[in-house]
Amino acid sequence: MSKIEKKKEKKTANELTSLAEKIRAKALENQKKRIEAENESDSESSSEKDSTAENKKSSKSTSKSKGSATAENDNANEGESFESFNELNLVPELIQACKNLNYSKPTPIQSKSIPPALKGHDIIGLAQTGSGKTAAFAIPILNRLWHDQEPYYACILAPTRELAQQIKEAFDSLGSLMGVRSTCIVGGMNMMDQARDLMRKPHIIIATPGRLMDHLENTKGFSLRKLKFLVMDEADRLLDMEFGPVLDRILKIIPTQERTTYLFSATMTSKIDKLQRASLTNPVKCAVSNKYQTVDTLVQALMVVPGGLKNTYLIYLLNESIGKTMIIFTRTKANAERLSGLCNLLEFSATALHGDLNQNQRMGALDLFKAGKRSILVATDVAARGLDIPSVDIVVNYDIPVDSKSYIHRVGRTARAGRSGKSISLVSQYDLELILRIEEVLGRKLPKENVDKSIILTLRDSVDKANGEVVMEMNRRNKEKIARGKGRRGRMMTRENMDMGER
Ligand SMILES: Nc1ncnc2c1ncn2[C@@H]1O[C@H](COP(=O)(O)OP(=O)(O)OP(=O)(O)O)[C@@H](O)[C@H]1O
Repeated sequence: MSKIEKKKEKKTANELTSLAEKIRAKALENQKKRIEAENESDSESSSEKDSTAENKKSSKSTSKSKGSATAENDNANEGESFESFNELNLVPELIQACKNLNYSKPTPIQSKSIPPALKGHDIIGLAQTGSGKTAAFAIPILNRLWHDQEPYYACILAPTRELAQQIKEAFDSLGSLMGVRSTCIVGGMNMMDQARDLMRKPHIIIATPGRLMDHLENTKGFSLRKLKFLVMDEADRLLDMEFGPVLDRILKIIPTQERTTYLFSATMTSKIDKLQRASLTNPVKCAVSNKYQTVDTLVQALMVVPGGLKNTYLIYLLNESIGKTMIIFTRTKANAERLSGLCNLLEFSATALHGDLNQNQRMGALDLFKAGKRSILVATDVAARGLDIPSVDIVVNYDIPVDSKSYIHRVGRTARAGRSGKSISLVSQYDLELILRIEEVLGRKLPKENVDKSIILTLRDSVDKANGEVVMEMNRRNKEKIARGKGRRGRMMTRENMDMGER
């Protein structure tokens, strides 16, 4: 290398270092401002919380008498936790179903929340990803259902269609010896078929909010006036802005009196106004983790990626992880589609899951991955919450999530139910602020993964070339679609298929 070239390279390296320092300093400054702002709003909301909780206590005690535990009373059920499903007065069919599922003892959230739930309390359940929250709310509902078998007994709301389907499967297996009828009501599926299922008077309805509202408004003979249980799984997501309006409409037409409500999630909002939306009555808060906790069996790391090399780093990572099962998260549907194409072109078997696919394609992709016919699932946040696929070894954040909660849920797709797992986040210079924010909520720095740069450099050209081919192919297909006039219709169909706020 000539002296001039060397000098030039040194200058560029220096420029990059000082640029990185500037970016980091800016990120730290922004972070400081944000923490100050958050502290201010926290103290505001906690005083709001105190007064609102007080109001609520007095108004609810006149409308309903269900015990004296409140959301403030975090450990109301302390001392009541149990060690074995046999200790509870559960119906034998349910105990047997737990045995059949190899649930030898309750998980901590089950141990903490099932006793107060069996006593009839509303519950706010907070526990890490993969810790058995589904059974924590399903067991008390099924136990009660055994004693008064009525149609439209419980409704479970979930933010995504795939999660709703998975919850249905959990109810079906836990209720397998009890003759429980359940149905899944989600967007993207035939309304008439669903209306027919609803007319069969199922006990348990598992639904995404938008499609449930459609049926409440349009399906003759279907109402939730006698509903006994309402569950919001991934409650903080359901209570956020996107789902808020449709949820309010649903809540307006289902009973508050005599209804038990459970909110469960691995991350929870502490904003009282949001929780009030769910109109809980003196809920018992069962928390076995803090608001943003990941599990100990999860190893989390970062891979610092220089500009323009993200695809190459990803392929390097796939090369290093051959034989492992992986979910790669992207921020956009186009990125999910492109990366899935890139992986396949380079002979890593992948499939994509995102909201631009129709429901059959989405189910097909998930089935391929679950059955081990594809070792990589490239997904948007549609797959971030709730999905329970025990075989996932590694979660990769190709794009860093903008929301720290989303990070917690994404990495929670691995290391479930006591298993080990790993997450790797690809961090470019533009992601520094996001990653600082995530480290802040996790309460620790994430270690950097060692990489062999010489291998990465040898991969670069072929990865870039393959990526160019995939992009060209995607463009060609898009043009073809538009030429055939399917683009507009396709987009309209996708919109029709989507429920409000649903991913
Ligand atoms: N008592 C138990 N013993 C053993 N395994 C259990 C028990 N309860 C649940 N599981 C299993 O643990 C896994 C994770 O459970 P689940 O999907 O309910 O987690 P989760 O807490 O809802 O996670 P997420 O926050 O990601 O939605 C499931 O495969 C489930 O069958």
